[in-house]
Amino acid sequence: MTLTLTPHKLSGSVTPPPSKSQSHRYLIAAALAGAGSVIHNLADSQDIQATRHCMSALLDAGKAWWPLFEVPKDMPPEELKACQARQERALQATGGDLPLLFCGESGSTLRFLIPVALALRGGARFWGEGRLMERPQKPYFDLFEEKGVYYRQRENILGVRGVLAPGEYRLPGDVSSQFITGLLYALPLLEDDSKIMLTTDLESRNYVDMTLEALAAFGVKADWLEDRALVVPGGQTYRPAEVAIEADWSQAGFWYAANGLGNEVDIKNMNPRSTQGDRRAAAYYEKLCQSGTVDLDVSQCPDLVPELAVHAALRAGQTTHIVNAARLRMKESDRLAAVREELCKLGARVTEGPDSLTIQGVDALTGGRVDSHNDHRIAMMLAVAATRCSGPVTLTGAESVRKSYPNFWEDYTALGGRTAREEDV
Ligand SMILES: O=C(O)C1=C[C@@H](OP(=O)(O)O)[C@@H](O)[C@H](O)C1
Ligand SMILES: C=C(OP(=O)(O)O)C(=O)O
Repeated sequence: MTLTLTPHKLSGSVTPPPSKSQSHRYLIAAALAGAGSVIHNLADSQDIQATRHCMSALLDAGKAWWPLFEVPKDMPPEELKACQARQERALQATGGDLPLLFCGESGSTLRFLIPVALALRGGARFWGEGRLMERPQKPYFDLFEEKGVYYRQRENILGVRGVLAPGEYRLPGDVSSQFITGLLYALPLLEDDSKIMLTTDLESRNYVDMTLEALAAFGVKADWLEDRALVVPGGQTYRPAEVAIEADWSQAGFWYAANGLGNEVDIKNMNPRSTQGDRRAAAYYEKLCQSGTVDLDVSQCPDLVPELAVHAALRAGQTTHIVNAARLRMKESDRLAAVREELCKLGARVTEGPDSLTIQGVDALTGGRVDSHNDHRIAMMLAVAATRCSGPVTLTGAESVRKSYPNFWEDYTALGGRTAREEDV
């Protein structure tokens, strides 16, 4: 979908959608607990739908899902046939008898459920779209080599098969915290105790703490032993619980950024004491509202980068360094490159380092044609930028917001944002 955004000030109030990270976590725990849980305010984004689908396919083999091959409309028939044959071969080669789980583009779904599928069903095949299957899985693959778990990736399908045995799991903490979360869900189901040992410092630590909080809510124990070690007692059962999901701090960050650009958005229903690491959005916003050079360490809150960058882009005459951001290259897009490329198209001054961005604030942005890189957070960043551009912004790939904030465009227009589909212009 292509939208033309006509610059206009935003004002009014908004409640950001339910937290994506909490929704994944409570949904998985509730499914593992069997009937009887109540989850208030569950998100309904594409990523959460993927986790819902995967859990029901894992727990109820009768609900098998078969993929629809999405192909360009104008693909010649021979090419279409060859493409379908390749997918069929990949489906067989990755374990024809294993449950097939559709993860869409959700890294959380895939990485949380790989160990869960091993523990529950001795394995599964995971179907990914977009960039998902190019995102790193090495920490799992290294563990699987060591522990004799079989894995194979063909095309966009990853098959894993084997026994997840209790014991010591050693993995790096600086690739993605999602591997640790996945193990934390599965290891309590094994007959004996396990330990997770981190071989590097942990980035995105709050996400692991959110996992521990979710496990505790469903009666499952796991805890830090020391800075780089977690203990996970075996032989546990998930118990039904009633939980409520908070508003999402990562998404609230876009509205904070909008305010930094002179809009007047009243952001409602945020929990300032949340375990969501992205509650840093409020403190980082304060820092960016002061003058002088600002350094922002995003090792614990990678998802905030696009919104911090757009706010920084308009700190006229001031410099902002966004540092410790290497893992941003492994998200739905290479987010460091995408932020630089798209903001620069609108007249921002952004340079890229291997794990950082340096932004020299300007006093105005121009309009222009920009692209989301099929990345929800880049689309939302550009929508915020458009409120302060001197001319219209035409955004391709605007539908990518469905991954985490399906009502984003409704909220944006309710606040006074002006959008028109390109064909309507
Ligand atoms: O556990 C989670 O819910 C998430 C962890 C983070 O990933 P990394 O640990 O890979 O940084 C974050 O970027 C992602 O959007 C959600
Ligand atoms: C990277 C993200 O999510 P995931 O890793 O779950 O795909 C995100 O929401 O920005």
